[in-house]
Amino acid sequence: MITTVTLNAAIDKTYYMPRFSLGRVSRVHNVYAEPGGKGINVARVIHLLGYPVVATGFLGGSNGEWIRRGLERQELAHDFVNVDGESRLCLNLIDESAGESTEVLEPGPEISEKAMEQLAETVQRLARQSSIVCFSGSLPRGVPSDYYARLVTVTKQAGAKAFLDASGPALQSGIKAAPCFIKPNQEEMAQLLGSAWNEKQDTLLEQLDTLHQSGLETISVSLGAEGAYTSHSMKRYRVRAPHLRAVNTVGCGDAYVAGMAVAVHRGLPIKGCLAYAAAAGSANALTARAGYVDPLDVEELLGQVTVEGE
Ligand SMILES: Nc1ncnc2c1ncn2[C@@H]1O[C@H](COP(=O)(O)OP(=O)(O)OP(=O)(O)O)[C@@H](O)[C@H]1O
Ligand SMILES: O=P(O)(O)OC[C@@]1(O)O[C@H](CO)[C@@H](O)[C@@H]1O
Repeated sequence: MITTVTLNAAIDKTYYMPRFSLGRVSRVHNVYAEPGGKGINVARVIHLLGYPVVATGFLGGSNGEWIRRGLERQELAHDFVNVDGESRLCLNLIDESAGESTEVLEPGPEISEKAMEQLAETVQRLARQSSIVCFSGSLPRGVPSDYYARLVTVTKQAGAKAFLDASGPALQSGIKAAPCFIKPNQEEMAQLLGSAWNEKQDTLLEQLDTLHQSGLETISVSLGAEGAYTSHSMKRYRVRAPHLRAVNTVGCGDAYVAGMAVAVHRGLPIKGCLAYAAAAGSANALTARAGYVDPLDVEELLGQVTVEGE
C-alpha cells in the first residue's frame, strides 16, 4: 500500500463566481467543500486510480471531524492523530470571467510535542506496511522545520521509499534526510536553489547533481501547463503536458505526486513513471474540484504526454 501524510489538513472550499473583485461583494454560484490539504489530495487521487492507500497526519476540532467524516464518505482509509485546536479552512476563489484563481490559506492549529511523537510512531507503523510514504504540504504552527527530515528517516528505516512535496525551510531541511523523490514547482525550486529556475542553465543543473550525490534519486520540477523537468539519477528528462482547457489547476501538483507514487509502486520504468505522473497532474486540471481525477481522463491523456530524454 501507499501512505500519505498531511500535517496541515484542511477543509478545501472552492468558490466559483462570475467575477471576483477585491473590496467588493462577490456572489458565489457554485461551492465545493472537500477534505483537503496536499497529502489528502494525493491519497484521494491514488484511491481514484484504484490503488490501496492510507491517509495520516493531524486533525483537530470540528473541522477535523468534518474532514474525517468526508474521508469516510469517500471510502478513503485514514489513521490520523487527534490534536487540540481546529484544522484549517483553505479557500480557492475562482473568477470565471478572468479565468483566475486566488487562494486564501489559514495557518492551521498549534501542534504539541506529544502529538508529534504520536505521529512519528504512526508513520513508522504504516511505513512498515507500505512501499511508499508521501509527505505533502505546509507545516502547522509549532512544528519545527526539521520534522519532515525526522519522518523521512523513520520511513526509510522502516523499509519504504519517502516522497516529499514541500516548500521553503520544510523542503530545505527535509531533503537533508534524502527522500527518494521531491516535486517542487518553479517557485519552490527557485527558493531551494536561490535563483530563478531555468532548465538551460548548467550551474542550476549541477546543483541538481549535488542533490543526487546526497542520496536524492528523482527531482521533478513541475511547470504547470508546460509539463515537468525531471532529473533522475543524474539523467535528464523533459515531459510535455497535453494542451487542454483547464477548469481548476489547484491540486495538479498533488495529482502528479499521486501518479508518480502509483507508477513507482507498480514498478514502471522511469519514462513510464514520468508520463503517468504528468497524465494524472493534467487530468486534475479537467475537474472542478481540487485533488480529483477521472481515471478515464488519465488513460486518455497518457497517450498525449511526451517524454524526451535519455
Ligand atoms: N494548465 C494545465 N494544462 C495541462 N496540464 C497541467 C496544467 N496545469 C498543471 N498541469 C499538470 O500538472 C502537473 C503539476 O502542475 P503544477 O506545476 O501546476 O503543480 P503545483 O504548482 O505543485 O500545483 P498545486 O500546488 O496546485 O498542487 C504538471 O506537470 C502538468 O502535468
Ligand atoms: O498550505 P499548503 O499545505 O502548502 O497547501 C494547501 C493547499 O493549498 O494545497 C492543496 C493544493 O495543492 C489544497 O488542497 C490546499 O488547500
